[in-house]
Amino acid sequence: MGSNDVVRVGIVGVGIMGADHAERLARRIAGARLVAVADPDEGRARDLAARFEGVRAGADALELIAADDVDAVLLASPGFVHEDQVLACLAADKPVLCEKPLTMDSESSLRLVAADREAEERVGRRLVQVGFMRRFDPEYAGLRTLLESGELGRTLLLHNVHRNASVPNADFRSEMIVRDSLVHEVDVARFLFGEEVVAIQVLSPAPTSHAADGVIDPQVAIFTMAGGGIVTNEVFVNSQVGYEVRCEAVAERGSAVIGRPSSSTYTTALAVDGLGRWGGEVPADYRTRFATAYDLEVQAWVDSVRSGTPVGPTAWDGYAATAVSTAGMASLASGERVDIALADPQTLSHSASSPDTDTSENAPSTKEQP
Ligand SMILES: NC(=O)C1=CN([C@@H]2O[C@H](COP(=O)(O)OP(=O)(O)OC[C@H]3O[C@@H](n4cnc5c(N)ncnc54)[C@H](O)[C@@H]3O)[C@@H](O)[C@H]2O)C=CC1
Ligand SMILES: O=C1[C@@H](O)[C@H](O)[C@@H](O)[C@H](O)[C@H]1O
Repeated sequence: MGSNDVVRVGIVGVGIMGADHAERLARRIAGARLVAVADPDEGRARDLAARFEGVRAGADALELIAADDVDAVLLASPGFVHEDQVLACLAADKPVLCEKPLTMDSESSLRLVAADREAEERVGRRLVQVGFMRRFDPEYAGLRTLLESGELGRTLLLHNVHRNASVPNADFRSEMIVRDSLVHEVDVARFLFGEEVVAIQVLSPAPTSHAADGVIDPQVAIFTMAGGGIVTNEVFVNSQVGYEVRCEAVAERGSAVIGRPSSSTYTTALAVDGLGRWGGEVPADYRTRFATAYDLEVQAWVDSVRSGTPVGPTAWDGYAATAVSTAGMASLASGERVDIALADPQTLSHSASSPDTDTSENAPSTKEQP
């Protein structure tokens, strides 16, 4: 693919995120053309394709991935099918932007790290980018630049809040809060500290009455970073209010917060009860809050496909995050702190050694990220 060629993209999975990515690829991303969508719910795929010109729809993901007129694949299917679909992309030597989580557990994610490495040896570039879009969010990117500048001194703590108004259905069990929601905070912690998470403890406060029966919501997770820093995380997926994602970094000479309503959104309003109210709007969900981040993420991916220089979160980042989620699910069950031992990136075998020796890819591959 030359740097002037238009990237022909296929989307696999056209639920909430697949449809959102289709809109951006078809209307806002330069240098790309959406050519095909696939979903076992073929009617849904057809309805989406009909919104654009020249996009075909099918039910078979593997057929789309193998198609000659598809240069690159955006996977927005559920996490439990990511492993097979990413492997199919790698077998076809096609770049793939895989939505988070990379896979459902650390073993399968590690297999993808190895497969991407083999692909790199074959085609000269890694092919997998993982959809941790917060790295592309201007606020998170700005916070990282501030922390890296050293202006505030060494980073000591992060405090994260992650709330969804509600989750789609009763299938969203307690484990999903760790694997699908908290996984973003895992990536944020690695991104902002530039270190691995070495231990996790997940606490189970009394659940809200709005959670499905037996679901532990909210949850509070505590990460220990390789250098001893601590990250506290509240994840609450039935808050009833809206999408709230905040992060405060505490460093030796100051602190910085992102995700607060800015003063430009300050408004007053007369409410139905006749009383004045103040405040900005709380976004309904991630598609609003992170719209710019998704645009920048997908544009960077398309640019990287054209230039041949990969960017963004790697398969290793996906694996490292999944390893923390896997430990987090064990902690959720036991209430105990669980240590995390990442594989040795040199041999790709599990090692008991601490992953904090950052002389290699073992360190979070965040330094060169946007
Ligand atoms: N980066 C972010 O902020 C977000 C990422 N996600 C991730 O995006 C992915 C999709 O999530 P949603 O769109 O919310 O799910 P969804 O449930 O709305 O849509 C999933 C779609 O995949 C289809 N599907 C099921 N099996 C499939 C298969 N074998 N091959 C292809 N398609 C298949 C379903 O029919 C459905 O249309 C997940 O990995 C999720 O974690 C979801 C929400 C936000
Ligand atoms: O990735 C996401 C969803 O899968 C997850 O379910 C939500 O809790 C997150 O806020 C969203 O960003």
